[in-house]
Amino acid sequence: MKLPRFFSSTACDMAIDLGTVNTVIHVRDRGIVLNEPSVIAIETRDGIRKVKVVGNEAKLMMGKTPSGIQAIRPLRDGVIADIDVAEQMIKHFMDKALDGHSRFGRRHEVVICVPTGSTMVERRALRDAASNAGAYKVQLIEEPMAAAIGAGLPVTEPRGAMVVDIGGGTTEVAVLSLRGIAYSSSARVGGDRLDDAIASHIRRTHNLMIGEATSERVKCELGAATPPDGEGRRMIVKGRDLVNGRPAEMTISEAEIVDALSEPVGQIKMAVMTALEQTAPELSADIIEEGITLTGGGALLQRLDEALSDTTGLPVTVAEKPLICVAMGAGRALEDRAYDGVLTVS
Ligand SMILES: Nc1ncnc2c1ncn2[C@@H]1O[C@H](COP(=O)(O)OP(=O)(O)OP(=O)(O)O)[C@@H](O)[C@H]1O
Repeated sequence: MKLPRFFSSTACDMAIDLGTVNTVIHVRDRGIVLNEPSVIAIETRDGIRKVKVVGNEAKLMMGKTPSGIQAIRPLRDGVIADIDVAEQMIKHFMDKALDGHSRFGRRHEVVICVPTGSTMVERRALRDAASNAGAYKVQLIEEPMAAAIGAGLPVTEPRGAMVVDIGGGTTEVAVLSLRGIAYSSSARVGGDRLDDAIASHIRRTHNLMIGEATSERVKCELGAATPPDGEGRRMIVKGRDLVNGRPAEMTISEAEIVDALSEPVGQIKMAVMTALEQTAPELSADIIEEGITLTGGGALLQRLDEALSDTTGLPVTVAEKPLICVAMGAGRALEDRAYDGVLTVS
């Protein structure tokens, strides 16, 4: 007799991409069910800390919280900076992702994506956080492997494929072949660095102090990896005048922002060049044919693919859904036996 779906022992298994900036969750048979900022707002009253809101609502509070409430990003540079808070955030997101689908208290299996450069201690912290949040079995997958599977690269074949995953905190560069990672490196440069570069440029050149959310908006609207023709697009930014302390606004141009981003963009190029230099010749030969695939939100920076193609002399493609690629790949690795062997417990 075929059991109804809610009796199936696997239907709530989930893959979590706990990112520095966004958390994305894929649930077996349901696909991507959650994609929210990795932000949690904590209220402290009479010395007792309580979660107020998490995700989208918490992000709206960033930089605007009254005293007694803190909007926190528990991950920095791709690793957990505040374990207690991260655990509460994971628990909240896991509950939300299940959203009544976990009937009769059934236990679920979880796979978590980890940056290749993370230490054993950091990996244990992530596993413990998921176990404490209710997972009965926790496995890990290296982020670039998940990104490559999500981007549809041939990771199970004896063919080298290069993936560059540019997240909020880190840029992971990896060459994959035969279900394994032949080369990987993790550079602590990503979207957050680009935001910082924009904020410090505007502070230095225009004496205008802007918040994190504003600099991210400027990056998404005007940011690019190569200069435009002339001044390019323009937008108004608002913040606090550092000279007179008053609210102020000014117009900035794409050309100016491209200039401000040149250093972190240069670091991303450098990470890719170093990877190419250290890749075994047979795999390099494959990469000449396959090219480089970009994933992660940073891949959406305008003309980054062109800039990397100019630097490396190779074809560069942005994955179809760069922001959810890692979670999709991790989910596929959990579901599809073709990827047996890419999940680990440590
Ligand atoms: N259109 C865009 N242009 C440039 N950057 C963008 C764009 N859209 C999103 N981003 C950036 O992508 C980053 C988030 O990407 P992603 O969700 O892949 O990172 P993450 O998984 O949270 O980080 P990590 O993998 O480092 O832990 C943010 O810095 C965000 O500002």
